[in-house]
Amino acid sequence: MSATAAESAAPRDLTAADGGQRSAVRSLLRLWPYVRPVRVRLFSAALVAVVASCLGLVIPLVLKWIVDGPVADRDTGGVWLGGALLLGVGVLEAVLFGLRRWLVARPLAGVEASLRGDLYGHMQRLPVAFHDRWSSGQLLSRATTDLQLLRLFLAFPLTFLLVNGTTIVAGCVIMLVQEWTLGLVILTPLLPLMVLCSLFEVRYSLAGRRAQDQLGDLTTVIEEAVLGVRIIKGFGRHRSQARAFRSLSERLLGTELHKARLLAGIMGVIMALPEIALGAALVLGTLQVADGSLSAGTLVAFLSTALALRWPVESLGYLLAMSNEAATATDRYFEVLDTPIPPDTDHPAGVRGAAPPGGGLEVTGLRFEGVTFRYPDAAPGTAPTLSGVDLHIRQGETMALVGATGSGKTTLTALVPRLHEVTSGRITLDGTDIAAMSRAQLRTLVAVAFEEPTLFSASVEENVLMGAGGAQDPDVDRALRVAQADGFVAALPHGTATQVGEQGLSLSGGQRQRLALARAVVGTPRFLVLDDPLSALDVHTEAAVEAALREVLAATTALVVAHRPSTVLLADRVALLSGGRVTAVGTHHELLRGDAEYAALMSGDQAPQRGRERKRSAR
Ligand SMILES: Nc1ncnc2c1ncn2[C@@H]1O[C@H](COP(=O)(O)OP(=O)(O)OP(=O)(O)O)[C@@H](O)[C@H]1O
Repeated sequence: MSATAAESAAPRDLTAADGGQRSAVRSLLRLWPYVRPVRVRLFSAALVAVVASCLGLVIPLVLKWIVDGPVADRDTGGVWLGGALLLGVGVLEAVLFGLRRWLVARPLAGVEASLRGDLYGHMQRLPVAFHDRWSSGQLLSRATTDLQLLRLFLAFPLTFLLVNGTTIVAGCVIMLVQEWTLGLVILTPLLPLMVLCSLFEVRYSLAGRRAQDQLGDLTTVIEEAVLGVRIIKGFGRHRSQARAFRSLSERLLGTELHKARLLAGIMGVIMALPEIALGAALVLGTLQVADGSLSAGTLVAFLSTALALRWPVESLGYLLAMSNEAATATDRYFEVLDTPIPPDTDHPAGVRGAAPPGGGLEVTGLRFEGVTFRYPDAAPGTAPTLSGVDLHIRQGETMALVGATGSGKTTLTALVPRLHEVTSGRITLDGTDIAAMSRAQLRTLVAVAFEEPTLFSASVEENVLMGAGGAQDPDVDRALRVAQADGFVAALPHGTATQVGEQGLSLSGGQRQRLALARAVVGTPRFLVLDDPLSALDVHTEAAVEAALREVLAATTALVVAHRPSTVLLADRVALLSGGRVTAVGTHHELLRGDAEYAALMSGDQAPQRGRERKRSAR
């Protein structure tokens, strides 16, 4: 499993490699369209925070006034007044910081929600080929951890880089005005600090990218372990699984420790250099007070200002680190969002949409014409999975598709609802090229049921109705009857309202397949594509489902992948897929008599099949 996660990491490793060259600011600027709607609140909050922070710098000035004025003059009333003034400034500062929080909390949650909404919508529209390449953990970590990092960035580092930057500049001006020689001493570490911070930024952003990608891999392993818990337990693989998890988690730990070391290094420098400069200024200032060239109040005010700048300066390391992580999260987010969505239709209807006139071709029904398909991620030099498939399923006919394991049956059926696009050739429905139809239009015409029936965390009824498409008044009860699912559904605690799927009641494989079948037939589609829909049923249920299916199939044009003679017998004709092409078409009995490969497949003897070898070599 770790290997799976590592392999699927391919799309983003490329970006990780040049992570050092990208500009964090340019990455973060891409968030502007999302921040734009809340910009007024965000800027107001920043302004309030700047005022609050600069108010803190008034405190040393009040102190100077108290020391040089009321304290020197032994004026008790003046000291009380100064104290009250300090309290007032402190309270105002606290109120303003509270106001800042109130201003940003709600809008930023909205920004995170719209970022997540766009990511989810885009992932849903991306083709199956994209999801084949990307591990789910990588997508999950982008939709969760990365987006939280972005919200945190907008709430704190973005504001406080501005606030603390302004405070530091204002503080430095105040110190220079009070005593410029001491001010220059305090500013000495500025240049080395800037150089060190920019070096830190480059190294930290590389480490940050690595850590976020490794977290995605770890998420994939955890997800696979949860989904595959039965297999892990059944085969006693928990130790090897735990080892795979530990190795990935140690890799992440190593990267996090590296990040912590980098941060500790820069924090050490950021804290130590200003402290040394402050110590030097203190000694110099005390000497100046001793020889009378500086008032005690000015020195107190100067040092209080320097101390007030301590937090703004020290926080810079954390703020830079958080901003870097946010820039990496933004890059990872947009890697998904920048993946283009293929156009809904390849070409307008009419250009290639209608079947060529004449030529003696019957236009109705489902027709494959010279269909060749190669998986985008297939190894270079390997033969295409399908090459030059020609097949015509007449209107109202049921065609069984038979072939050895790995011969491309599932691939061929996936081309009809355009889960993958044909590499060349075309598929027509009643004479219209499916590439000229919008996906919405295509999906109202074609319904599918796959070998692995996926149910969603929803009620039985909602799961079945997902197949209704644009059908008027879809009849759930009829669909359940056809799929022979009405009996067990009625026995569920809440009938069709029972929650099933991952967060609902667990159903048996056969029950799931029957619900998937009900989903395929509920919209009474014109074309039905079933990928071995009866594989998990016991003999008795299969016979009952077949009887009901026969009725449905009579009213539609259907392509049914079949492994067993009982399923094949549902069909009017059978097509044999071998070596990526349709090598024989005929009735079950014709092929049984005339085609040795077909006869071997139906007798369960698959040894001579070429397809199996092709599948192995492809892997
Ligand atoms: N996403 C993919 N990327 C690359 N190759 C793939 C992909 N999916 C399937 N293949 C390869 O395409 C070939 C055909 O697979 P397919 O699943 O269509 O066969 P099948 O006839 O349905 O097999 P089975 O009877 O076992 O279900 C196999 O060699 C398989 O390894």
